[in-house]
Amino acid sequence: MYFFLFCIVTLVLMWFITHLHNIYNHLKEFPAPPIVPVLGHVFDYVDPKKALSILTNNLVNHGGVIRQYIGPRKPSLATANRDFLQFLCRHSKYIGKAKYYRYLKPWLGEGLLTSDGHQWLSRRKALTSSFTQSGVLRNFVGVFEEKSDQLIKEINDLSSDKANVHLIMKRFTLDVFCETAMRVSLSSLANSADSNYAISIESVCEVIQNRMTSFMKNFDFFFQFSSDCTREKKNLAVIDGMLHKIIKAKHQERRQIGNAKERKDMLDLMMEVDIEGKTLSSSELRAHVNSFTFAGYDTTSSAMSLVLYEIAENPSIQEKLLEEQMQIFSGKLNNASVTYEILHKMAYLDMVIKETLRLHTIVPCIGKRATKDLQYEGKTVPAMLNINICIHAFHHNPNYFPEPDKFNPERFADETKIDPFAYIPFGVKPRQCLGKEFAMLEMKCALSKIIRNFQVVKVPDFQLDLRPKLVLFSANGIWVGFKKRSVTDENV
Ligand code: HEM
Repeated sequence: MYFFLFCIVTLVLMWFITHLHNIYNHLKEFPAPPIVPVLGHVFDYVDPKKALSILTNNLVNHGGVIRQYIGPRKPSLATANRDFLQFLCRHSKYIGKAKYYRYLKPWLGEGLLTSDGHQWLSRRKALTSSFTQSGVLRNFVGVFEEKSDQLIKEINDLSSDKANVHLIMKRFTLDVFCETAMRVSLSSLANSADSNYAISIESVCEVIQNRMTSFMKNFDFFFQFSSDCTREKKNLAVIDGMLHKIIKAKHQERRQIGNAKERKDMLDLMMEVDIEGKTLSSSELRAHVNSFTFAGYDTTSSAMSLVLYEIAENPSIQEKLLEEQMQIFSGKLNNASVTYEILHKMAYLDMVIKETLRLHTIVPCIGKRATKDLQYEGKTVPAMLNINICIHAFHHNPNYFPEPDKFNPERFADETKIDPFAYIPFGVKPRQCLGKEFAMLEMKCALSKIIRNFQVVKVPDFQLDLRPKLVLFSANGIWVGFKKRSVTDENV
């Protein structure tokens, strides 16, 4: 018995040592910035304000694919090289998610964002085809508009002439999401007080962020004894409880009226999905709704807030946006309603959003790993090694975007000049964001209304304090001022 155990432990150890040896050997084929013994590149990432620019410089100065050592953690590769990215996309069959996505699993289960292989592929195909059906997004525009009107009212009622718009936008995006995904009226905007659901989502996101940055909580063993683990469990119970009730009610509704509903929400569409002759189970539905919430809530709210910040900083760009709105709505600014077609006419707003997503890359890095050794330009990319695709560094690489720190929407005037392997705010194929079109329409609807109703102005002395987490955030909020446009604007 002991001999048998000894053999198993020895075999596991041998496998582990060979595996690490293989990784370290192959990694040497890639360049690396100067390495401090034992600590590796830890000092590059100590100051979160500088971490992204240091990583970007390292990548640009060393050819775009480098090895990284963060203390005793397993080493990884980082990239901001479009050829290498194209190579990874070509081999997508052998590319899975980086290991740290497991921090999301207690919440997102085997949803789209966290699953891999056949399970991911079959669900992605089914969900993509139901979300790209004509009319689905068109139907959501009504909700975007209704919630944008509430947003305008909230800004109108502000007691101060300036606001941390990120907080307002978070409530707006969550309201939009709950209404479009489940037809649940959270009304966190109107009530201003956050619901338990919203508070729980915020709290779970915080725990996930803490795990990303803490060495000890990185290990499941230590995490389970932490207060964060208790907090996560408590809040997941709230989220699950709410979704459970909604899904049960939906099942009942479908038993009564079948598929005959005119205005379908995301959950209706998910319930109609047919994967190899089966529908999604209740726990799968919860995993997908949670994945959509996580993927769409903080990202869209940060993006919209940063657009407002940039147009406050750049009044001439804001003027041009207003002109476009006046042209589209023939001078009738304040109360005109939008449609799916009208939102597609807002070409300059589209350019401003795209440039904001470049300059302030909302998802700064995504993580992949190869499931087998791959050959790239005579070097081996070892299996099971995390590969950090540093989207921020792609977007700030002067070889792809000259004067990368300048806010210049004109870069997007001719989309054919944009390299699809260098501009990747919504991730890379085949795992590109499923909510891209949804997010663009939602942002355009709200921003168009804000621009038509208010002049967005800079708050003196306010400077963004941007830090990379799963989603880019500003530690001191995102502050802008609002001045109501006079009624005469309608007659300009
Ligand atoms: C400005 C807003 C948004 C940005 C910048 C953004 C960005 C991204 C990025 C970079 C990824 C790839 C993640 C990875 O590979 O690890 C992704 C995936 C995803 N996003 Fe978004 N996203 C946004 C809004 C949304 C919205 C509104 C939704 C849902 C309604 C959504 C749903 C998803 C889903 C389901 C995935 C996983 C796709 C898959 O793995 O098959 N996103 N997003």
